[in-house]
Amino acid sequence: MNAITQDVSASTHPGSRLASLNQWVAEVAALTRPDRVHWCDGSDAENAELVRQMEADGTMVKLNEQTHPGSWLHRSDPDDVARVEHLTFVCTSEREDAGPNNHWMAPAEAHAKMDALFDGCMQGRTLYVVPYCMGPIDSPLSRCGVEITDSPYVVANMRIMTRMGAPALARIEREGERGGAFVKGLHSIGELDPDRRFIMHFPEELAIKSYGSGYGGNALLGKKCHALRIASHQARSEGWLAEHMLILGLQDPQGETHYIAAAFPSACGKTNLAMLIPPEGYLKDGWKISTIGDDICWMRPGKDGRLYAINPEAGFFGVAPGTSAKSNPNALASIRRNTIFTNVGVTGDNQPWWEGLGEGEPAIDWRGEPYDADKRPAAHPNARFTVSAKQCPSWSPEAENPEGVPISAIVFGGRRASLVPLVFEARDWTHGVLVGAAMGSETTAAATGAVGVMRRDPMAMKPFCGYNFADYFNHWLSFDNGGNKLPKIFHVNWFRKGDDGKFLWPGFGDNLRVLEWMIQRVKGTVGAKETPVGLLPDPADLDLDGVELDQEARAKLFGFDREGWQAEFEGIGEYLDGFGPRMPQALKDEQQRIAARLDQGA
Ligand SMILES: Nc1nc2c(ncn2[C@@H]2O[C@H](COP(=O)(O)OP(=O)(O)OP(=O)(O)O)[C@@H](O)[C@H]2O)c(=O)[nH]1
Ligand SMILES: O=C([O-])CC(=O)C(=O)O
Ligand SMILES: [Mn+2]
Repeated sequence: MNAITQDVSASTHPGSRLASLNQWVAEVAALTRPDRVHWCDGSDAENAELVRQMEADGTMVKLNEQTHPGSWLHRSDPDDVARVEHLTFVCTSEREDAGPNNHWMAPAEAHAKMDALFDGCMQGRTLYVVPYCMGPIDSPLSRCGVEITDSPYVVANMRIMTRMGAPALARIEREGERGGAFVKGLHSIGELDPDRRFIMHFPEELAIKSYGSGYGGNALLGKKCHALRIASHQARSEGWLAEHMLILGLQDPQGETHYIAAAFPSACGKTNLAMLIPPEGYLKDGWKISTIGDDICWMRPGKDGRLYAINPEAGFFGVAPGTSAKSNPNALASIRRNTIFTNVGVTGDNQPWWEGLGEGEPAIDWRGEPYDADKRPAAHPNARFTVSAKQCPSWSPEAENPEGVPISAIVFGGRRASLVPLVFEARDWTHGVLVGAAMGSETTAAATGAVGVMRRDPMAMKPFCGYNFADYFNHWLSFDNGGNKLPKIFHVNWFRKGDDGKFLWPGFGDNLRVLEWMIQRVKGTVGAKETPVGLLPDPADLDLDGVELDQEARAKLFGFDREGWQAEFEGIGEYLDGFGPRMPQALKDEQQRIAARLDQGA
């Protein structure tokens, strides 16, 4: 005990004004027994020192300074490359409150299990105290947390992904002195043993305990753990929404900006849509996209009844493979400097490389071995870049607006090779909530497990909702209270395939054509075709100038396949029933109304 007390008092920072924070750090230090405690201030000097240490011990490898100044490669443990949904738990006192959509463990049992893992786990290591703010530091919509971690890689990433350090600590102290709470996140990489790995959430205590992984959403606790699982739970009781959505601003040729929030599952196109560069003709006409966020959106009704959204993050943790000068030039421009790359390959002259980059040749793969196309791809399919949002050419100053931006349209979308058309519109809010609740998507490499399996992923929140989906849908429905001026809701599918297995829609920049149609619908300047599943565009109302679509593509992208939808709605009905009596009747009624219309041929 003595040695620990000394170690804590020998920390490089006097600690905090906030007794509750000091006490928690002391308790964690007593349990984990680190050699040193370091309170992060987020300064450049601190970061430089961390990076120096990581370079010395091989945690980070310097990349080509000429082509990629200030950039680093981190190779994670080969068994630690994605979120682990099967090891992620929501620990509410009542099992039903976590719902069938989450793995559940009783809080006392989970704490005991985790504390046994954390016991002495930081011996020989430094314990970093990382205060952070999710959202603009002066925004009433923002929320703060402190992550304790023994991973300098996590510290360096949190510094990019959040407002981390002294200003966040000052806000935590200010709020704490008035009785406000912050989210307590405890993280250790442990032994990186997949059999000793758990990501536990205690939403009722605003606490997270994560052990045994150093990767992305498992370890950067501000991101999925806090900003989605804990925040969604908190948002329910406080009357707002924490969503897995990008936020973009779409400026039309008249100079008006419309804000759109879109929920697509992991690795299904949020970052790409958020940074879209308009196709040639649109550019000439003066269309412009600005980026507010690429992954997470917190929104709440403003005084005027519209939904106002902030991006709680300050950086991008983006999928590298497939990112090219052609598919996403803004992302590529963003990651030319000051970027941390995780699990990419490198070229002979030490530049980062991944499949789909479209230039250069890989020499070394993500595991650090000579590249061999027969053995494995150069980059892991879930290889990522971490970069400050400020480096993105399309970054919007509105991302710093403490009031947030007003949302005109909410878009849901999944990866669906068949059935689902390019775009359709929900008739009203309740139908829109059903469209979100019924979302399906083929799984991707962002989580461990099989890829390409169709699963229900309501609102792209399957892995991230911190409470029972039935209660979540009810919470969504509650926004339609007569007073709010709610956005229109749409559904898109960029991933429809033809009989040859190829994508039918060009996607990327051309997705703007679909966004334009949405804005016209919001303004009421264009009609749509009524079907049981929603309002479909007349293809003539989309600007398809320069897009080559053959007969099959047109039929599948804009068509309505009654029989296919009948089967789909049967599946949706079964899915909703799986939640039992908590499922809101209004949603079941909506599902049944549509199913009946499909059967009647109406
Ligand atoms: N065919 C097609 N592929 C796309 C499109 N947009 C994105 N992709 C591909 O989908 C993959 C993931 O895209 P991202 O934009 O990184 O996905 P994300 O939703 O931000 O992913 P997370 O960061 O995991 O939440 C990349 O390989 C992209 O190249 C599109 O419009 N069409
Ligand atoms: O959380 C992560 O590791 C990355 C991410 O954005 C996602 O999977 O949706
Ligand atoms: Mn994501």
